[in-house]
Amino acid sequence: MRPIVRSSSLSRIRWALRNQERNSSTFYSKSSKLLIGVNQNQALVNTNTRNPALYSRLSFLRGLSAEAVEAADAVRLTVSDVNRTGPLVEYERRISDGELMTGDICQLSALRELQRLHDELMESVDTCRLDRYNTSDKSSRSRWFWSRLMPQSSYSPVKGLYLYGGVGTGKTMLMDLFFDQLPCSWKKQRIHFHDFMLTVHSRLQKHKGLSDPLEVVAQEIAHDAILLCLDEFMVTDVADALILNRLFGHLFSNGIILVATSNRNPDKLYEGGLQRDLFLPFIASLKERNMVHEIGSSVDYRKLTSAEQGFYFIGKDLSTLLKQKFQQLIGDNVVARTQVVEVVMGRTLQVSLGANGCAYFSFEELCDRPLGAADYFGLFKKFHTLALEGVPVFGLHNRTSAYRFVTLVDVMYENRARLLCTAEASPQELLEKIVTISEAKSMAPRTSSRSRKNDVSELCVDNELGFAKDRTISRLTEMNSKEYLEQHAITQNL
Ligand SMILES: Nc1ncnc2c1ncn2[C@@H]1O[C@H](COP(=O)(O)OP(=O)(O)OP(=O)(O)O)[C@@H](O)[C@H]1O
Repeated sequence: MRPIVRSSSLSRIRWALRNQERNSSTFYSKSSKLLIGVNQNQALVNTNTRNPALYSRLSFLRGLSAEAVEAADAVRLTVSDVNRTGPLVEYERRISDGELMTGDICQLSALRELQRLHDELMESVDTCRLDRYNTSDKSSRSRWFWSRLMPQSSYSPVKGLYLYGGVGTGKTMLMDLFFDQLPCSWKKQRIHFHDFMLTVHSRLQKHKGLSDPLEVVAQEIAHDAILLCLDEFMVTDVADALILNRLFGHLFSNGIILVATSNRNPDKLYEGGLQRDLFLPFIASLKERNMVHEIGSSVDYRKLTSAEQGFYFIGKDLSTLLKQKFQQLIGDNVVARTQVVEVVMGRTLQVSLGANGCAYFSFEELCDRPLGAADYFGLFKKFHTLALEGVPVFGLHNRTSAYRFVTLVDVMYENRARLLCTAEASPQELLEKIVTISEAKSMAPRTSSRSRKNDVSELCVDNELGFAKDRTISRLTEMNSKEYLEQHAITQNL
């Protein structure tokens, strides 16, 4: 292979490769540093440059480890390597632009799964009926062939991905990155699982009286989105548990491809829930239609962002302080008033103090009454900031409020809303007494009989809450971080 033009960037290699296609004899130079040569649609890249950014870039493009790239004298790149698009390349770009930290190996292996799915989807746009505007003969012909091949249903030939693992490990960030890299013209939707189920229930209501309303709802969903990205898949509600199998049966048979993130291994979904035996077939079909990948990392990236405890006030009787902060936020001369927020299915929620996108609630008003995710979603469609007074320590006596608080934090985080609150203790201490069954078992023998009696009587042993605990603590921490709060210009008022 002959030497080629001096080049110091990957875009130069891309340019050289493309032009070489047109005129194979054009490029060569004796002073090459990065590019050793281009020949027959391949570029040979010099890796003796001691350039870590280059190693990282090449490792992404070729799917090699950075060490393997560093150890080699040169790496061969093809036109398709340098033209590669998708989550891997975008992730690497964000790292080199300083938007992301260099992720751990587990993030990378999850990304490879997402890249694989990206590439498969790109190749199967027509068969999967992904492009909203593609009504060409070619696509209708391939649809016709496809329907001849599979006359009973139109299951997608591409399997989805169920990505699960610990809190703050970057699952949502990775899924969003994947989602954003796919064309806007595709039938794709990215939605929080809570929000998705609320839409399903409200559509079911609309089609009440039909022989199989779930089938119609599934068709409606598939009409809008073939690729369905669901963030934070979790099942805590018996009403959801009982319809999921039939709902997803219809969704999958309408060609829907699922990408989901979750804290739970699919086998542990709805663990200990009422009538779980009726839920088990759903787990089987989830595993059949999706690749399951565990992001086996324990790095909580939320904890790596710099924390600033500016809006989380610990102590009792801090109501005056919180009201002052709230007044500062809405503006000194503004009077907060009662407002009514519309929730789904004709329901409303009363906000006793609200102004300029900020709402004030006591903990009892918001988490000690029969409210749920729908009410919270309605609230944060209208308000970007919540001042919440008096969050208590949770235990057996207020388990239901704990469930609502966990949901509230999830919905706030999903809506990037801001929280000012007064609480009895730090996020960690608030949820300390909530444990999973296995945590409770491992605690018992270590405690002395006297202290065990005290501790155990206060412990709230609840698997769903126990698993949600880490997520809530991690999110409350991030919601108080400088980075999170800086998203809100209004924060500067405080
Ligand atoms: N490599 C990274 N560099 C910088 N920030 C990151 C990186 N990975 C994740 N983060 C940030 O860490 C925070 C937590 O990430 P994310 O919400 O994606 O985690 P998660 O696994 O979905 O958490 P949970 O299970 O609680 O929903 C986000 O603010 C995200 O932008």
